[in-house]
Amino acid sequence: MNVNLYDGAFTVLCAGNLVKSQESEDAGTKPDLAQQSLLNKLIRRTLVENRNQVVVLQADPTSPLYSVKSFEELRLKPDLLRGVYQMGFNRPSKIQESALPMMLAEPPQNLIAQSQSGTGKTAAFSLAMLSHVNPENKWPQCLCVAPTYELALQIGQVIEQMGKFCPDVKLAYGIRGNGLQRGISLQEQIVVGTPGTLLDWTRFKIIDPKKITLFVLDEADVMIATQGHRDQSIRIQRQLLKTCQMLLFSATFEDSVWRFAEVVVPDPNIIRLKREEETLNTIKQFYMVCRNKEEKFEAISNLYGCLTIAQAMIFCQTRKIAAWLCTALVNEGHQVALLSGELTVEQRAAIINRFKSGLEKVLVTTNVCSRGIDVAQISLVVNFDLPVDIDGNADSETYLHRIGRTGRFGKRGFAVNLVDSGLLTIIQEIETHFGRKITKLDSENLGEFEELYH
Ligand SMILES: Nc1ncnc2c1ncn2[C@@H]1O[C@H](COP(=O)(O)OP(=O)(O)OP(=O)(O)O)[C@@H](O)[C@H]1O
Repeated sequence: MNVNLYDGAFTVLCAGNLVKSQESEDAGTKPDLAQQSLLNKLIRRTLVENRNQVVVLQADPTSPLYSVKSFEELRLKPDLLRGVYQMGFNRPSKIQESALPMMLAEPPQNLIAQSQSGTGKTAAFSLAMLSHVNPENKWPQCLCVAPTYELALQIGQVIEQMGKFCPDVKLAYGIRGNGLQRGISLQEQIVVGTPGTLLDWTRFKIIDPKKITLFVLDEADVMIATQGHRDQSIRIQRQLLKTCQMLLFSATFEDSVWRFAEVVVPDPNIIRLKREEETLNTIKQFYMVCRNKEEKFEAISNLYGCLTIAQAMIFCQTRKIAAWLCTALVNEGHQVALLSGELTVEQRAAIINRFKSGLEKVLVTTNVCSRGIDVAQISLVVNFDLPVDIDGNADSETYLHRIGRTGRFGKRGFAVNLVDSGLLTIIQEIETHFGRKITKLDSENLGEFEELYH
């Protein structure tokens, strides 16, 4: 596998790679989807478990439905199979079982696939592209569009790794700063890049769109959230031949994604793997009434022994409170990590990875920052502030996201809510919403909680 970044590309990449979130992390702020997605990729080393059934809707319901339980069944080129095994993949993931046979079918089939981040989509289409190319043909045959150049690079790395034993297959990055002269024709068979650059490259005939036989659009949900990307992607797609195979991937599937997908992928097969529901079934919930942040801090200090038995996450509503709490805990001699939106994506990934590997037991964070973080060993979540929406009502969905991280895979989990005395109605709202009791804790029965927790 050979990679061509062209002159100066890395300088540009590094300069733009660590872009700070300009967004405030206070209540009501929407997370930056591309950053979140990159963060997820940087902290993930294994597949995300999912016990839901894959749902397959075929374009032609009369054709037989194939699914594979092993990579051998796909009859891949031996060099490619070797690369797959070297990545430590023993068998296809749940979504790959159905998606791979469809992606590798003859005649080619179009596919729209949706499953949450970490279920093996990138690996699947990387394999499809590597399997698809004819290395003897020295021109681009597979075009893969991603929302940002950081995400394009992540995909490229998977292709490089998987194609390690395919020396004749070459990869080029179509990303900003990777400027090529008009009139130059690329020789690499696989091109991964962002919509703007790839559109320019097709227009300037650096890539001949009529010779593209496999088109992949990754992270459709992130793509349409970025101004201009939706239209650029469609303009690239329109230059391709009708016979070109089209694949589209997304982690979520709102109506807007679906409408976009239907434009980009004609006559599609559809594969969906529903996200595993977070539940409160195995989580014991408590609350403590506190008059101010100092009392909340005191409550955390009293509970500290419990926080560090396994691992704990403490959620604050704003960055400012998170930073204050972290400093106060450190001043008391505790070792805690702070995950804050002021950090670059890579710095955040480093903190999460340290936490995941157990180097820190307690992670203080805000909501925006921590979406999607999946740490199996968290057994206690503390809501330093209860999640509320802009109108000040209980935000039950966020509550579930936060505390649903504990008590996974049959383990027991605990949640402690620190409630401002004036906000007791929010606890009642949450109790009613989920139909689960939230037990009051005070200094008198803290011992009982500790016993239960141990
Ligand atoms: N068949 C497999 N066996 C074992 N590990 C796998 C398999 N397929 C993918 N993985 C690994 O699981 C992790 C998630 O895979 P991948 O990145 O392909 O998922 P994704 O759905 O594309 O998620 P994202 O959109 O966040 O990248 C990666 O570390 C990848 O190397």
